[in-house]
Amino acid sequence: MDDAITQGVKTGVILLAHGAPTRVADIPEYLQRIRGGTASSTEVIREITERYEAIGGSSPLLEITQGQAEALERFLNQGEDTFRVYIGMRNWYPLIEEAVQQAKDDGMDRLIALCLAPQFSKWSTERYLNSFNEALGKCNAGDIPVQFIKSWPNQPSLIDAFAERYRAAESDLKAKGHDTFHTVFTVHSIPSAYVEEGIDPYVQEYEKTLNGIRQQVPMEPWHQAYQSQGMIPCPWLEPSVEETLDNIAEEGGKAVLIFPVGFVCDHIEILYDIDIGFREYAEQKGLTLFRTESLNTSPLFIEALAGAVWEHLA
Ligand SMILES: C=CC1=C(C)c2cc3[nH]c(cc4nc(cc5[nH]c(cc1n2)c(C)c5CCC(=O)O)C(CCC(=O)O)=C4C)c(C)c3C=C
Ligand SMILES: [Fe+2]
Ligand SMILES: [Fe+2]
Repeated sequence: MDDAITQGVKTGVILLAHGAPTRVADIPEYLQRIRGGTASSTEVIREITERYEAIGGSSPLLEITQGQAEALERFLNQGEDTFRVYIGMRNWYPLIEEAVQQAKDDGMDRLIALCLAPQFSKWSTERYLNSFNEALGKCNAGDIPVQFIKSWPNQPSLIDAFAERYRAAESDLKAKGHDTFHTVFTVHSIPSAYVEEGIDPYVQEYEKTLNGIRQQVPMEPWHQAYQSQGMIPCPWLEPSVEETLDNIAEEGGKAVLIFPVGFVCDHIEILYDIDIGFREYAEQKGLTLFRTESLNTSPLFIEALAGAVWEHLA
């Protein structure tokens, strides 16, 4: 890192994450936070509780995000003490305002906030930005210079990190006798209205990630899908993963590699939606389903986070 950028300046990096409950008892309050204060129905609470129970009763999201923050702080500092990395969750603890307050108490000279979803969307990044701005106000931290990293879908080390995960999965499939397989890229689906109105660039952001990976690791055949359509009754971005699996089965495909590129760590949408839900669905269609390992604390991914921070400071 260029000394002129960091010298004597204490930089607080705040990783903004979704947040997930660590106990099923917290699910009603967690869902209420996601829905901006509106309580969910008993059926929705039961459905989500069953999914958490199926993955062992809690999400590993907090623990993994803490590991990412610790690794990033070590990587950025390289033995110095210039950067502190905090985590702030939008929907669960530690909340974004707790992270901002801690950074203020630690005397950070500037803050840089990075949303742990590489592709910008009004349904994710913009909500994190609003929560971050509210937190600055609540903590009277408005006089600290801040930068917000809105989008980093093709940060070079992020693409390297995903490509590394793909190559590992490809070797595994080939070792298991699957010389040909269908790769299905996924990101979280969102209600399609803002995309159709041209005010949410999420699809283009997704394509930046996907095209960056395909330039590094040629693959055929591949598919672009949207997973985990939510419970709001409205049109969601498609094709869904289920529809994509139907088409692959009809074409006579045998093995499928799900490649989730919108999430950077294991959590319910990976461990339940893919590993349990889509795997069962695929089996019913006569397909064998695999998935790439999540980035979690991959060293290349930590470099990507550091790269995004440096690019914005430089
Ligand atoms: C770009 C879009 C989204 C990302 C990335 C995302 C990540 C993410 N979501 C959860 C857990 C839940 N999300 C839920 C609802 C929900 N999520 C999105 C979009 C993204 N989520 C939308 C549009 C919605 C519906 C609208 C809303 O209710 O606000 C829910 C509630 C249950 C449900 O509707 O499915 C949960 C739980 C995690 C853990 C996560 C990334 C780590
Ligand atoms: Fe979500
Ligand atoms: Fe979801």
